[in-house]
Amino acid sequence: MSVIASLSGRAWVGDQPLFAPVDLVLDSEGWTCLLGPSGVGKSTILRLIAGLETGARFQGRVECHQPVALMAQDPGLIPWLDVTDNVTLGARLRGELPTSFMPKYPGGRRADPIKGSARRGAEPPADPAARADALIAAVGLADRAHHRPDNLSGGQRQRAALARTLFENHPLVLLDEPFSALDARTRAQMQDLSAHLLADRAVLLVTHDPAEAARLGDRILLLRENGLTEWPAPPPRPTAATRPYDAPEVLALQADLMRGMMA
Ligand SMILES: Nc1ncnc2c1ncn2[C@@H]1O[C@H](COP(=O)(O)OP(=O)(O)OP(=O)(O)O)[C@@H](O)[C@H]1O
Repeated sequence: MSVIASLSGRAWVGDQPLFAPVDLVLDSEGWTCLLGPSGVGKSTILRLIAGLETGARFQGRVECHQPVALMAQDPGLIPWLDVTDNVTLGARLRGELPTSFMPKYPGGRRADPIKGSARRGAEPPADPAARADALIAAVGLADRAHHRPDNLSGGQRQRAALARTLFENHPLVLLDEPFSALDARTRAQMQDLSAHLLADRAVLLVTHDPAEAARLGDRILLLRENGLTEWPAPPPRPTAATRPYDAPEVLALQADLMRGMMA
């Protein structure tokens, strides 16, 4: 397995240290969960890897040579576009789909179909429009496909943003609390769907939730003010699936992580 991205360095907000020196290396496959208390710099790390502005001063080195898909904490949906147009926004901007709301980009290229499928066992549709429809259905928004964001609940907006992120066919996917607005049942379903659809990608998932890390993490990292520590390797995860939420070893890992976060 090769390295897809790395970050090494420390950060300050104003004069205040944000995090002590961290060394983070991401492999080209698997889910890395970044757990930690609020305000410790998890989103900052994600934004640094994505090459975006942060409010922090960073001293160090970030390497990332692959296209990145980022789902930020704020779903960031375009308010005047419906769910389908939001999900396919990237494809429209690249000229892979016709658009009525902006000019076609002349240098656009066709997207590769995502590997995996919105429905287990089904072949992924190659056509971007059909692929978007399948993803919107998979996140449970088929009946909201033509609704604008202000007609959606917070959890529905988050699911639309998840579909938009899953629609992009990038090797590295950064997810910042992607399931935080969802009820427990929908959250588990979206975790399952994401594990399935992103099975062959590198994923860095920021979460506050030890149960989520225990279900999804191939590696689990704890970020605290004094730096980053790697949790002992969790039990193997089934291919393209989450660990069962009620398995004794998953519940034990969740409890261990909670103890680690409280320490
Ligand atoms: N744009 C900004 N300008 C100034 N300070 C910022 C900005 N964005 C974040 N910060 C500060 O940087 C610190 C780290 O923020 P960050 O969002 O990375 O933390 P986090 O661990 O992801 O928190 P949470 O779990 O609450 O989302 C916080 O103290 C925050 O107030």
